[in-house]
Amino acid sequence: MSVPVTVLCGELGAGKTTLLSALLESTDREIAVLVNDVGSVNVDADLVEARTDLRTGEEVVALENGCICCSLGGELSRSVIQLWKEHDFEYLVVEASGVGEPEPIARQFVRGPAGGPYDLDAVVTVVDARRFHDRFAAADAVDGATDDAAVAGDGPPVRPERQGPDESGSRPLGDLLLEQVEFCDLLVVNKCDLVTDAERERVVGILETLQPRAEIVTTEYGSLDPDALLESGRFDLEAAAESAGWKRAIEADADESDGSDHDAAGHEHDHGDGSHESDHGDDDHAHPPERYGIVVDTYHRRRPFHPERFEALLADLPAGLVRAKGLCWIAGRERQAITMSYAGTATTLEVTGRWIASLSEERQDQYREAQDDLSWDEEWGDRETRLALIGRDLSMDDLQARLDDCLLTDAEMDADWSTFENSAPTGMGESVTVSSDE
Ligand SMILES: Nc1nc2c(ncn2[C@@H]2O[C@H](COP(=O)(O)OP(=O)(O)OP(=O)(O)O)[C@@H](O)[C@H]2O)c(=O)[nH]1
Repeated sequence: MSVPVTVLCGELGAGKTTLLSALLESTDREIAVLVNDVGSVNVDADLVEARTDLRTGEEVVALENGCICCSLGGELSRSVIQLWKEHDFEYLVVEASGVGEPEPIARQFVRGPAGGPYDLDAVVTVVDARRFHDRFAAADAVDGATDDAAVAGDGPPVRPERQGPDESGSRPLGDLLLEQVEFCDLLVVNKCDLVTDAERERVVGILETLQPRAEIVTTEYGSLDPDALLESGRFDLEAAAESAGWKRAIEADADESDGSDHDAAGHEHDHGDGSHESDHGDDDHAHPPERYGIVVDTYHRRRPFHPERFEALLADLPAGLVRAKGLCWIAGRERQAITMSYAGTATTLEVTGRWIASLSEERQDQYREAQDDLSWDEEWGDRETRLALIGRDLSMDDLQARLDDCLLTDAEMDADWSTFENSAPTGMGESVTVSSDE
């Protein structure tokens, strides 16, 4: 019988080890732990060991050589398979490094060699309530406004600070943190002793929007009923991969517009009151919990951004924006489909594919036949910008208008786009980060 596994993620210092120690103390079950710490000193393994009867080298295994996701194919699978062969235990918990992406780890247990002896039960992300609030929910903290009188607070323009491309491939921490939130089954909001009730509720509200599928629990010092963490049977790879709030918003928008209702500039929405008005009628999770002033919107245009104006906007995004993600079309990058990802303080632009319209006619036909719902413009093909925007106490109208100001004007549409100053990435996988952090 395969051994159930829980993967524990969360940013550095969120409280993963504390949660794990509390779990080991509160259950009689034989749990093996795989700890991955950043750097060579496995403080976490020592700590877990000190709190339990398990000994490092036996049931507590420490991956010493860096990050789990960097050594996925090899060390992680080898370690867990060896563990399974040599020891008798009922359950495995993998504490992932604070800088790891959960999806590749989860895939190892579903599709990789570790999928044989193991059965992935849940991916749990621990969130530091205090830090999450300050980073994503405290747009109002700037001017000391009270909980309910939040102000979006457009700060002074900040010069773009580019951080990439980065040889190590590392991305802004906020981006990784939100990926951990967006790909999980259970969100543990820890350190609730460090936030007020109103702040905690706000954090939960934003998390619900970012990740509508996950269950959310709030804790102090990781104190949680072991049953909430073990054998919940929650994990579903496909559902987890599709569950992010931004993905749902984009899909709902694509279903709604279905390529038919935009003009040349693609203005297909009326955002009269700044909210996303939709008549989907189902339990479409793109809709935010209204009580926290959270708004979810989409931005869809079939006209490219001017690279310099777009970059200037990225360096000066409104404080109330929590998350933005999706594909964008930047003039001068006619082949590159560029994914924009904003998480709290910085935006990464990464080439994640090619526009089908930049391929040979023959290949275009093949792709179009295979994807009959692909929205296609006679002149520009599939090139378009389609972003999900998630914010709090934010005027989506203003943001949409500012994005529109970045689109090429009619005169610029006729200009030579290669003459524009352009720092957008060019090669597949290459990325550029623009910081709006002071
Ligand atoms: N105030 C407060 N502190 C906490 C809480 N949970 C954990 N801590 C403290 O936060 C610090 C970090 O906790 P860890 O459990 O080591 O965090 P971690 O996520 O394992 O950290 P990394 O291994 O660095 O990724 C420790 O000093 C804990 O004692 C909590 O609920 N409230």
